Amino acid sequence: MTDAPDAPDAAAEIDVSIPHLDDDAREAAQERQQHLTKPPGSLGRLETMAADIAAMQATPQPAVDPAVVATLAADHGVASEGVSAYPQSVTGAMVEAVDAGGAAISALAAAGDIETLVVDMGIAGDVPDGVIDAHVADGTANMADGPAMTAAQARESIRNGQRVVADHAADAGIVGLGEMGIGNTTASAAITALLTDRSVAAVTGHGTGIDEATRQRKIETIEHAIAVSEPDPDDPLDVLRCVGGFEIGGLVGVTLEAASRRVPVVVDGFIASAAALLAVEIEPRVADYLLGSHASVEPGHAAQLDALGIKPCFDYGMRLGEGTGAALAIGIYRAACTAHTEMATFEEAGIKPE
Ligand SMILES: Cc1cc2ncn([C@H]3O[C@H](COP(=O)(O)O)[C@@H](O)[C@H]3O)c2cc1C
Ligand SMILES: O=C(O)c1cccnc1
Repeated sequence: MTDAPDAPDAAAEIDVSIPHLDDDAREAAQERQQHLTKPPGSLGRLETMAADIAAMQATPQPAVDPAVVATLAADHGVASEGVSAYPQSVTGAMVEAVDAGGAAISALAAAGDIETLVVDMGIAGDVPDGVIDAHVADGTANMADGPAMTAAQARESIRNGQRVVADHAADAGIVGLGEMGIGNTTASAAITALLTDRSVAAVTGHGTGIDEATRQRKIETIEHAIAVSEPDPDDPLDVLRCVGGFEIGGLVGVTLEAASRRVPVVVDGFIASAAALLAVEIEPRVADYLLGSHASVEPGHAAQLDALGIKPCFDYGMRLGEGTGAALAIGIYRAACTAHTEMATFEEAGIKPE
């Protein structure tokens, strides 16, 4: 296959095969739940979560451990348009903080007994030794001037993300999507507008905390970028090429590879959800392996979750990223699986329910 730099041929070019959900495992899990020492259905969504994960993992005994959150980082050329409250240099600095164990995701993952992977997908600058190298380039080009990356880089970012799972999370019970990249809510809003058919204004929020005038400039920047590169909304690789980011492409790859291995994927906030939208465009069956985490403050998140067909587990007013919502949600999914597998049945407890 040739690598035509400006005409990506979408889904067919990414090598992925997603297994069907295992309906027998789901039914076995649901049957077990009828016998556990509680009124049927009384654990509410925890019961559905356990049965869903059973179908994904093809076992009536679902389990999330070892649990992993992968935080993929990259720089964005569009940061030079002043669309974030922080300078581009914060991406690399925060990666050092994650590597040193001092970031929010480090603390929440430690609290939740979750392994973290920190991945360089395209940081402009020095990267600490402990960071996994999946570097595509030193940040994307400024999407306001033309495509953010080449078609070859779009594919490379996805493949590198697939490799992160194959090489570092092959035995994971669950994977959470995390990211770091100043300017990446701009890329994500552009992707979301294109893939959910919403206006740019409707899905563009305050990101790291920009004021309303800056948000207006962010909207204009995205509209201009879309007008300049004219991404084909029906071609996810073209959308990634024109307005995406290397960590977003990497998260597409993580999602595809995890789903292909029957590993449930916990989608985090606005950026992770933009990546999930692209992954589902590439291979719709991937949607079967997605699990919700929190409801982000970003206004476009609800439209993303709607398009993905997943529900948030909680709404704590979070708007950070890094995989922080996914880390908290993994605790809930773990609890759902543990209740499912560890609770006694009425028979075992010697209780006669009738
Ligand atoms: C210190 C700091 C830590 C972060 N951790 C995640 N983000 C989040 O904010 C950025 C996206 O917002 P925007 O598009 O407005 O730049 C991403 O790095 C995202 O992961 C952070 C941002 C900052 C400043
Ligand atoms: O929803 C998110 O994940 C988010 C929102 C703002 C900034 N960074 C991430």
